[in-house]
Amino acid sequence: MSKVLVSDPIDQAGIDILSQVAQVDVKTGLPAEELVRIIPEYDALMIRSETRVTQEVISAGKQLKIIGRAGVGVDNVDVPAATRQGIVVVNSPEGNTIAAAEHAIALMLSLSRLIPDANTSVKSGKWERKKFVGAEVYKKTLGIVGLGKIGSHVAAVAKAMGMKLLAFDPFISTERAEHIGCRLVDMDMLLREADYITLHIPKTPETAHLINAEAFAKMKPTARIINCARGGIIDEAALAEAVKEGKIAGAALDVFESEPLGESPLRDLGKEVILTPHLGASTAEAQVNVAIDVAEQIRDVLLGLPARSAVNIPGLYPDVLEKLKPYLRLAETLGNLVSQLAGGRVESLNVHLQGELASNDSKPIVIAALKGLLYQALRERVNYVNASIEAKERGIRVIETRDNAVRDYAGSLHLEAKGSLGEHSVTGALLGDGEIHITDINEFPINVPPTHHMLFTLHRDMPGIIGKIGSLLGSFNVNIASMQVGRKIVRGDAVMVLSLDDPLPEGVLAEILKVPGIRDAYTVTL
Ligand SMILES: NC(=O)c1ccc[n+]([C@@H]2O[C@H](COP(=O)([O-])OP(=O)(O)OC[C@H]3O[C@@H](n4cnc5c(N)ncnc54)[C@H](O)[C@@H]3O)[C@@H](O)[C@H]2O)c1
Ligand SMILES: O=C(O)CC[C@@H](O)C(=O)O
Repeated sequence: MSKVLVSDPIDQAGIDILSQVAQVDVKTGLPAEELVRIIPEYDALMIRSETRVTQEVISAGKQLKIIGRAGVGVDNVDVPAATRQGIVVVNSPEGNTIAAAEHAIALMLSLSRLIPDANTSVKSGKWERKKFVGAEVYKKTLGIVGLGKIGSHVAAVAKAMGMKLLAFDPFISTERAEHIGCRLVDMDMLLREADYITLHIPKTPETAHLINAEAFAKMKPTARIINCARGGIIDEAALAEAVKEGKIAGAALDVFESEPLGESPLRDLGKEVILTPHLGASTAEAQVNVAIDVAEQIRDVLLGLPARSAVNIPGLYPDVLEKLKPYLRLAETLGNLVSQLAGGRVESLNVHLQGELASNDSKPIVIAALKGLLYQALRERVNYVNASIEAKERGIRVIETRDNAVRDYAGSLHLEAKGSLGEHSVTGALLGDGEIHITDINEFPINVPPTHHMLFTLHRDMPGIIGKIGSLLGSFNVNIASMQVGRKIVRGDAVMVLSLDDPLPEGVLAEILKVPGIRDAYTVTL
């Protein structure tokens, strides 16, 4: 039975799903070295934001097939290391969207009405009404940095509260922003015009310290900033200075450069600063959503099914995947076949998609072809996650071409491998019942289904040659299941494709190559 380690607190709904297919061990708060020590026994790891899945953890996780992050941000996972090791990383892109958006709104209103300090004051026995005079958000300008899932929901709620909306997001269109009710502006204008600024972007090299001393200098002295996205997008030292010097009116942070927050000048600031301990996703509803979403994906991957929200393989909606699945099998088979025909090192792979295949997202098809191509070299170590990286590291150049015209089949795939031992090509298609057929080998037309053991020859089309190969195989007790010849012109060059019941015994290929008229011969195992 598979084993899953849950190393952060996860809702029971997720544990129940995992328990259907695996032994689930919940061990939270593990020191880093303890995680490295125990991870080799696990097939899957499920985390939230506390566990740091470092390169060391991943290298030790020899059996790991999947890392599930019950939330959005995967910045606590070394995704490139997982990808190199062929481990799928999945998240829950939408499970906590509403929770995070509502936390940002809650912080904005709390900042405006000084609620946390007013609450503390009353609870300490005081009644200080003059001290806690706030500001309204109605008709104020909210600048939203990042108009993705959370930013868009914040926009909808803020609009309903009568706020004017500006947004900065270089990756969304003006039309989309307008549809959400936001005016798309540059960052400079957003900083200068907003009364409230809320951040909803990932932490990347571009967004690290995006809000720094220079940015605070551009903001209104009455401006307040909220960060419910990721620590490190705001330069915390510069923020503390800006608040102390009155350059801005306040800030509310849910996320920090280092978590848990240690010694920090932010702790010493007054009622104009609110700090929460990364609570954006902490609602009962969001925790059930993300736990179910990620546990289902771990369960599926452990059962050999694809994950719906993998961050390190092309995202495929289940209906698209269902449609593409037979073509993925075709691409993988042809990749494996062409690599065995090529024999040596492949330097480039041309992937030509024809007919209905050409109108699909080609990325998964190309990855499947590369997975097949690298199978001989890497065996089970190559999978959909690492096939592209492995190909890149081997210097294999991938060229994609496509032609929408429907020819003999609704869709077909042609792979051409150029390498150290020359060029080889194969074409394949799916029949109506989904059966794979090889329809072309090195431009010789054939029509055979792939089988486990195959023999391909290139020979001169002349009387007696087929009989000679048949007798030769018979003399070595190799049974031929089927045989087909493909040729372009009579008595020119031809290919022979034989399906064999058994693998060719050692030395037989050399005997075949001695038969007069045989130019080349290849054994293939699919
Ligand atoms: N505090 C929490 O507990 C909590 C909970 C959920 C999500 N989050 C964080 O919130 C953030 C947003 O999540 P989401 O689900 O809305 O993500 P999303 O991917 O839907 O949206 C992110 C948006 O940021 C934009 N963006 C990227 N780089 C940008 C840049 N340099 N400048 C401006 N815009 C940029 C993208 O175009 C996208 O529209 C993430 O960092 C996520 O990890 C935090
Ligand atoms: O796990 C959490 O509580 C935080 C999740 C949040 O930061 C996210 O990116 O989804």
